[in-house]
Amino acid sequence: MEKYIMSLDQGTTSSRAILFDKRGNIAAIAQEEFPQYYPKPGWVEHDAQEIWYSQRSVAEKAIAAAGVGPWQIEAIGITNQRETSIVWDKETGEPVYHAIVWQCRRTAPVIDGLDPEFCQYIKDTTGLVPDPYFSATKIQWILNHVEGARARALEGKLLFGTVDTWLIWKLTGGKVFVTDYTNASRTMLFDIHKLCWDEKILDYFDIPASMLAQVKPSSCVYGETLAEYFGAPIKIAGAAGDQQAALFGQCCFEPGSVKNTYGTGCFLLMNTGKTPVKSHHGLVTTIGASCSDSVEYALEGSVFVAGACIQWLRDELMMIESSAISEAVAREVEDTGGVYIVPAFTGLGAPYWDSHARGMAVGMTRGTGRGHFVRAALESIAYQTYDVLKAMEKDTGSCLKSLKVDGGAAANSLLMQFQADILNVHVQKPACLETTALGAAYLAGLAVGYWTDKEEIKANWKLARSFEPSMDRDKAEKKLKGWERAVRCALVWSRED
Ligand SMILES: Nc1ncnc2c1ncn2[C@@H]1O[C@H](COP(=O)(O)OP(=O)(O)O)[C@@H](O)[C@H]1O
Ligand SMILES: O=P(O)(O)OC[C@H](O)CO
Repeated sequence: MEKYIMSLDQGTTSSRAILFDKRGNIAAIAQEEFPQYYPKPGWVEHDAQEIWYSQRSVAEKAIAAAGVGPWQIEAIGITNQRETSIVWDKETGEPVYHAIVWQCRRTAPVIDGLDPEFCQYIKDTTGLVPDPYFSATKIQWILNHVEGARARALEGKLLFGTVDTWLIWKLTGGKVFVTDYTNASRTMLFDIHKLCWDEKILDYFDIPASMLAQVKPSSCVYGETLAEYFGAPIKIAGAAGDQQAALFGQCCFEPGSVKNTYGTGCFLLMNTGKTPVKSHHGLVTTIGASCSDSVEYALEGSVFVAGACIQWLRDELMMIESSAISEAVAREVEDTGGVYIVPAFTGLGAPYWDSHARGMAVGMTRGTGRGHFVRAALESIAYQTYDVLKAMEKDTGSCLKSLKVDGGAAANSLLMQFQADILNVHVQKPACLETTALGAAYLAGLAVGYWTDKEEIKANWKLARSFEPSMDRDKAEKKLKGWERAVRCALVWSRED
């Protein structure tokens, strides 16, 4: 009887469950979008219970779609949107506030007020650039603004978790309170060198250590699901932040290997092995997923808005009916006609780190139409990737020849071709674009012996299509100059407010 690994991929806009077989093929998949809440400009929230219900529901649907029994699922691997912060009551299991999402900018004033010496301490200890993006100031905000929360936290009655911790806690009926190294490294509270929560940072943000989960490797058995959920207990044996899971799922096991994931945001990660590489060009140092007890590190360029810009065209501007149609609409025109969109809807992440920057569209003329606008939105994704990739090359002294890609927007061939042209590298798209979920499956499967080692996993990676650079370099450079000017506009706009 064939056995499977089930991945629970809890993303920013949807929850997914996927059953993988030994060859890394998808046996069944279920996906549900869930509501996004924008209570004020720049604020983004989720309902943690809606996250849980949607995740549980897709897991049940995927198992049913595969027509398998729970005993055929050897283990569950969890991967999640990172940094998003949930605080809940230990006794009742009720969240005390909505989950504050990684994109949320509400704590920008706290970050603006940090003194430079402490900022340096945060960088040295956590590897991160102080920013509202990370969990620390989100937890502090909840404790400061929810009535009674600080007192209850001090009495040890509240727990904090990123989404992995929340889901594992729910799946085990409140028995297991853990996170993994990759997720811990995104909180801005974790010492990535000593591998422990940092007391000085906790004190500064006034966060009681009793709220924090035990930190474990990404590949190990954390516990079992309650039997009532899937008909029998299933081991939970892998957990990793979605970007680190994608790096693992792309088999970027060797130092120097790089992937870029095009989802809501865009995240370029390079495996740097046992060495944490410090960035001097606006990237962050983070912990990578590994299947041993000792950690590996990665260098990351985090772009906040990528596919989300295409969703914005769909949902807010109603310019396109679906994200997928963006490719056909962009192909209606030869180029953007000089239009640039800088989708700084939630500020700009790497390498600019400006929480106050806001979206900008420039270069429009009376002849600008839908095709130009959609094309400019797609191109903005490739330009943002160019910015972080150049920063990575400067930090590591490397010159990238090829780039492995994945994520929802990697399905867009116009975007992938433009990416190859702008970067002047080979863009390699694997057969399985669900690399994030696959990475979590690999981590769980390795922990329970479903796969024996990384070599076995590597054999599963298959190239679907390679995009070769074909644009004249002068033309590409000219386009890049335009992008630089457009970004300058977005930055100046915020500074003059
Ligand atoms: N063909 C496409 N062209 C451009 N963008 C796309 C396409 N398909 C999906 N997207 C974008 O990709 C994102 C979804 O990708 P996904 O990897 O599921 O993201 P996440 O895990 O962040 O929820 C959405 O923002 C969507 O707009
Ligand atoms: O949900 P995604 O795939 O856009 O990923 C979000 C990132 O984890 C944020 O750091």
